[in-house]
Amino acid sequence: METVSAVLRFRQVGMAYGKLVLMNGLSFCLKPGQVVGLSGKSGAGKTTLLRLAAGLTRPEEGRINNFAGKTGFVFQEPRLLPWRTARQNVALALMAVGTQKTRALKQAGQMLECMELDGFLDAYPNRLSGGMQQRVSLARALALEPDLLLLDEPTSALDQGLKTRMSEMIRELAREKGAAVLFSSHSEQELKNTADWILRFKGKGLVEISD
Ligand SMILES: Nc1ncnc2c1ncn2[C@@H]1O[C@H](COP(=O)(O)OP(=O)(O)OP(=O)(O)O)[C@@H](O)[C@H]1O
Repeated sequence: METVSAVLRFRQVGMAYGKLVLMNGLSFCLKPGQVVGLSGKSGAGKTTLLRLAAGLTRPEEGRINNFAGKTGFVFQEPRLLPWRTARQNVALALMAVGTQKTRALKQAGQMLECMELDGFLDAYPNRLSGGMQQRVSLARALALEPDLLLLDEPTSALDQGLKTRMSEMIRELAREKGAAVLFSSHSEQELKNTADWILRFKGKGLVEISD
């Protein structure tokens, strides 16, 4: 029998779309509290890897084990419900996992305040900038305290100050709650500052693991 200390495990995973090979024989293991970055050109396969980890896409070859009790996914586009306020968007996610309404609304407010959205709790998404919507989407995922957090370019629309703050929050979640985090970014500085190690998409199916 195997002891499971991993949150996510890829074993010899292969994935291609027609002739476009994104990964080939990719194996890695993500443990609780680890933060791992995904780097590579646009179209290299970062989103595909996150979708595979979440079980939204099936691998063509190999095996993927997701041992997380709760997996959170922050998509590249915020995907907020337009007819709900920022606070309601976060609270609904909490209510979906059984939190009582008054408590969910309170927690949602606190989470949004952490994201420096104090003045916008009751704003609808169409009144929020792209960066603000991205932060609501992050707040929604973080509020659920996932064991595995999958983030697709979570800071792409944020200014430098907020990028640094988000990076700190991600590290905090990993350190204090033991969450494992997989995030993609086009910023080498952000990858180096935030990640314990990095999966680098080099093209033609090659994915290197580096510090
Ligand atoms: N369902 C699909 N069918 C066919 N091709 C796909 C599908 N999903 C993704 N692709 C292709 O796979 C490649 C990798 O896409 P992916 O979204 O994983 O890249 P990415 O590294 O996240 O890019 P970006 O940095 O621009 O977000 C792209 O060339 C894309 O066109």
